[in-house]
Amino acid sequence: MSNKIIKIAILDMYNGEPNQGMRCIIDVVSRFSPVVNFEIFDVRVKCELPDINTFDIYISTGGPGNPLIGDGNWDVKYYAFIDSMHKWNTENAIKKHVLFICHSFQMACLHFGLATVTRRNDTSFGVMTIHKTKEGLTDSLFEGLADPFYAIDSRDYQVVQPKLSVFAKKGAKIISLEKIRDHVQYERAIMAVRFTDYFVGTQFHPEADPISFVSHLRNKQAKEKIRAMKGKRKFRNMLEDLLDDDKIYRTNETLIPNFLRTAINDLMKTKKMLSN
Ligand SMILES: NC(=O)CC[C@H](N)C(=O)O
Repeated sequence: MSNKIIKIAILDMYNGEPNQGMRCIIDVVSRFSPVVNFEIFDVRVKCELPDINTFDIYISTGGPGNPLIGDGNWDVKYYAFIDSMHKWNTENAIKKHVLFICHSFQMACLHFGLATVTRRNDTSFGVMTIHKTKEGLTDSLFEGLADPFYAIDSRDYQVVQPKLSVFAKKGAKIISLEKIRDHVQYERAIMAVRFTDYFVGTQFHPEADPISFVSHLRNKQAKEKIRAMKGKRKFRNMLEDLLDDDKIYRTNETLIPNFLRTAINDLMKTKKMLSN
């Protein structure tokens, strides 16, 4: 029976720093129990990575710092692991499904040579509107989400300047973009990429729930920093957005569940086919 359970590896990229991401990811994944179980790997502190033979689905988390810089150890092993999963998928019928979130998304874009990662002019933090591209409109990851939809963003870096020829060569697709900011002339950053049928990533945090956001704001310093950054009115609007059923709750209930459902269905179908 136990080998029928689908195994999820959560690649913790938080570098030992306190965060809301892990609890939220565990919460969403646990909704799929007992069909799935999960194990956590501390990539940056302990240089841990899962055994590729043991796990079917991988969720690689957000994390602090500059995505262009590792310590020459964990980052090298992490990139080698991504390569091994990619190779696996070209050689095996039962695929490895991977979701890259935020810091991991930036690293994956860099690794596949799809775009440039630069430091933003200012921190992006809060409830943001995310716009689907034409390709995003039909991507299973966003099924059930409006256009635009809402997500929590928390970052200093951005994925920009897509190399469209590399996208075309690899069959990768930009599936969502930042909102248009009329008053500034900055390029719209890439907010999600479908790397392959089995690898997908988001710049924003699809795991975030309103509780995690409010918990973060209980830290007085964090709250003051954000209020100063946004101004009182925008800050209040953001708190109101958190209570709206169609915004952060909707994304939390939809996006990772879509990813997991697609992956689980694919795994069950292929495993059944092979056992017949
Ligand atoms: N939340 C995150 O994963 C942030 C990613 C990255 N460290 C940045 O600041 O852009």
